[in-house]
Amino acid sequence: MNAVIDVQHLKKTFNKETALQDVSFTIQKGEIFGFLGPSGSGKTTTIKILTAQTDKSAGNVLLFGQPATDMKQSQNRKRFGILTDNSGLYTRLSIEENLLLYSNLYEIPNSAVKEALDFVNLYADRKKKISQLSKGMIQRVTLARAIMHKPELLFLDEPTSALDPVNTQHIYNGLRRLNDMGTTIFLTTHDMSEAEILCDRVAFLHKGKIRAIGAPKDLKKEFGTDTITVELKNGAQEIIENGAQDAEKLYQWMQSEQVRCIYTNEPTLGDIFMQITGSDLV
Ligand SMILES: Nc1ncnc2c1ncn2[C@@H]1O[C@H](COP(=O)(O)OP(=O)(O)OP(=O)(O)O)[C@@H](O)[C@H]1O
Repeated sequence: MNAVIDVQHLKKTFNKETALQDVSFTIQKGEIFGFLGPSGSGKTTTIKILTAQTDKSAGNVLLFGQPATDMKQSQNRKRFGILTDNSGLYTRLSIEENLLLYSNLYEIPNSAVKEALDFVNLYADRKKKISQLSKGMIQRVTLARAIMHKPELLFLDEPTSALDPVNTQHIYNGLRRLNDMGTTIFLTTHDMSEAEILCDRVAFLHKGKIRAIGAPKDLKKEFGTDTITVELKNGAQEIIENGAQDAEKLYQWMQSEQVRCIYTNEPTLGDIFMQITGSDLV
């Protein structure tokens, strides 16, 4: 087994409120794993426990085969990177100065700063002070900092929530490159299309419990209906089974040139989440 993250029966309570009830999942080396859930479902709490920023109430949490609390040790800190909305950047310093400070702290060569700035498409803006940046630019600086030391494991809490489509695409490409080089990625998102584009597997989190887990294509197969919709030239929409029994019907429509278009009725991850939990992802 090559588990980078192994979480078993994790529970977290804050005073009387239960944030995580009985959460179990395993992430293998090289996976991109998406933790999907609406606001308040427990995504950030999970990342905080995994990265030793918050204590668990019960359960077992291992990273690289060691208790998550060991991630506070300096030799382990370099093994992972974190992007959260708490940037911790020095607002009076420039983007570049912030990253140079970080590279010195982590004893990374200064050349890594340029590479990280290119990764987030901010090299041309490197002299700008943090106080002058938009929310999306700050998110990109924080991401640059998270990947600069080339961690084995990357935690991304809503990585593209403040980004425009062009930068979102740029970051997706960069994350895929990192993943191709072996980085395991754990990301949280509300954004179903982001999960479909990036993730090998996803878990649906709802009220502190995992309600489903699997590869997007497998979840679609499990929760979808195997039907197709045929739109005819007279405006009618016919839903038929995607199998031999309805093939004859389709053949007849095609023969008589009645078909305008055909599409599958595959559910989105958002549809599946709604089906399982009865609530929306936002
Ligand atoms: N420090 C804290 N003290 C008390 N309750 C907390 C604390 N942190 C989180 N919670 C509660 O735990 C639950 C899960 O919160 P969490 O921040 O993990 O959700 P989330 O899924 O990350 O939400 P969002 O998408 O809005 O960031 C919420 O009910 C929240 O109010």
